[in-house]
Amino acid sequence: MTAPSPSLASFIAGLPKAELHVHQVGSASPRIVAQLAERHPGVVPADPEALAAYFQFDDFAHFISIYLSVVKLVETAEDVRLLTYEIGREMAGQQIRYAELTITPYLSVNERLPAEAFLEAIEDARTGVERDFGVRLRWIFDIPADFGVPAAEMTASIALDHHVPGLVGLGIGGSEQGFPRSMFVEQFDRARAYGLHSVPHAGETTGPATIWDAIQNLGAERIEHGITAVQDPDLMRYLAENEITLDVCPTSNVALKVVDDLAQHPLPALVAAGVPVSINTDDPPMFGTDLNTEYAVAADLLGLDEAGVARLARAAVDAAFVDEVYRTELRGEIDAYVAGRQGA
Ligand SMILES: O=c1[nH]cnc2c1ncn2[C@@H]1O[C@H](CO)[C@@H](O)[C@H]1O
Repeated sequence: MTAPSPSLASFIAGLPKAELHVHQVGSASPRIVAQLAERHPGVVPADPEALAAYFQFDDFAHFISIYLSVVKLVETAEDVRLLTYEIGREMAGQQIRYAELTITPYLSVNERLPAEAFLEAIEDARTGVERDFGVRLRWIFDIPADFGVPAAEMTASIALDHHVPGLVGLGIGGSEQGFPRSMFVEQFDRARAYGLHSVPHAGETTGPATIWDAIQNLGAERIEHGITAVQDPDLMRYLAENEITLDVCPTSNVALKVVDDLAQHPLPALVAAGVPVSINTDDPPMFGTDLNTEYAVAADLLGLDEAGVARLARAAVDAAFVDEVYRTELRGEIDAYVAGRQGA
């Protein structure tokens, strides 16, 4: 990619942003990993250079195995609290005002860390992050598809049988091949009846059929990734007409080799077809990126100036699962920033 001009880079750095597609454990920065690795030595390299090498992925399956090894660093309620609180600190540094963090309770909750203690830890972090960093966090609980229906049942029960402040949606992560979205229709039916939004991963590692599956069987309101929609003009038209946003993560797609290189990324074709998109990081330290970098990548791919980049930030706010009062407030922050820069 061509590096953004210094003035566009500084515009992006200061722009108030919302992030819609970012995973909790995948957000553990080298600093957080080092802290957790001190508590749980021998699982993941603590040294930043060794960690960067550890985060070089052969393919999607390799990525999932590394992801699951990092999950092992998050064992106690205090680990969960620390990780989540520190993610908020790093988001604040990127001028992220609002984030929907994807959390996989199935991977963390067990006999030693019961659901109640896990939920208490994320709630403690959530309130702390808002108080100390001014970042509003909301949760999407995702079903790790590879673990099948038992994982879906446990995820649904943690989400629906407890009062979970900040929980806005149910998702699906992990593999798509061999795990049709419709496998989880019962859990999504229950979650939607409860009032949760439907926001599964689809069309990252498989084709448009999985995206249709997510829409038709799970009532998907946004799609995580969804980039293979580019292969299906009818689907792109459907996404555009029904305002179903794709929460796209360009660098992730290259790091996991689902796209050959950034120049081949389908983002421009999706945007040209009128598909609504938001720009996100997925698992920022694992892919050596952050949200400002992803905005610069998108600006380069789409040929955007400051006004275009501000439109990307507004698109994320438009697609966020927030009430209209708060949406207006977030839009107002973006507008005020843009106006202030013009006046400068
Ligand atoms: O890009 C991604 N695609 C799918 N799953 C992902 C991605 N990034 C992180 N996870 C996470 O991988 C775990 C595996 O089941 C889940 O926790 C999911 O949230």
